[in-house]
Amino acid sequence: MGLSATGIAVHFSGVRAVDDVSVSLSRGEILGLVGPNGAGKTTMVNVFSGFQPPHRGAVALEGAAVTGRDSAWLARNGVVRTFQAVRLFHGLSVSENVEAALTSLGHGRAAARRRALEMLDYLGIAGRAQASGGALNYGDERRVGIARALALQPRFLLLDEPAAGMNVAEAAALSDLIRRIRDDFGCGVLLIEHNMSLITRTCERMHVMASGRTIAAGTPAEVFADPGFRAAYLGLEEGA
Ligand SMILES: Nc1ncnc2c1ncn2[C@@H]1O[C@H](COP(=O)(O)OP(=O)(O)OP(=O)(O)O)[C@@H](O)[C@H]1O
Repeated sequence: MGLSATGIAVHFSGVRAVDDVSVSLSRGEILGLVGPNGAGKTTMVNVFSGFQPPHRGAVALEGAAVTGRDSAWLARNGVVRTFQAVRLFHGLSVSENVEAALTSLGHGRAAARRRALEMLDYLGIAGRAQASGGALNYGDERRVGIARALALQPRFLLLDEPAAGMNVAEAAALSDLIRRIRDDFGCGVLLIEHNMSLITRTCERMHVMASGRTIAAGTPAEVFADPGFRAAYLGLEEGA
């Protein structure tokens, strides 16, 4: 059950972005999706969230086949993702930016406004609700991206490098926030992240990719002990 992808392959004119990868995410767990640049992490999130149909393989949501469903359908059914670049509409207020995520999926304006303010309050940025989407600092902009996703009441929340560009203190606060979101919303969280200390601080399980393939998966302790991971990802010889 949960959200699962089995035997996924995606290629772009000869580049095997993802090659036979299987990943699953349960409600209530935080899974770190890790790997060097170009490993295929964002492509997997695109597949899970309906932004990229897989060329091979299957995606299932709570046991039902959802392969090829589009992003709006998946978002309405609880699979919600954030983007590496938050991309707020600068001509709209912060609150309107969150509301737009809801109204675009068919929610009414009044309910969308209420929900947007609740989420901004949850993330501690209600005071910025009427600010222009273009007037936020980097950290607040990231929080609005998460508010926009949470407003959709995810059962599975896919976060694409939410800590990119953050300093150590901001990243630690984000780690606490992600765990609080998991506890309060009961959702499964998939976290793409390069920073290993943030991964081990935040996640119960890791899935490591390189060059489109899985090279290790398990608890952080299991992965760090895995010879394949150590050789391929850390560049360490076995026994080092
Ligand atoms: N739309 C696309 N068209 C062509 N090639 C693509 C496309 N999207 C991804 N790729 C290629 O597929 C491979 C995997 O990319 P992907 O963005 O999934 O990796 P990633 O692990 O998320 O990397 P990063 O950490 O840099 O974001 C890369 O070689 C990338 O250049």
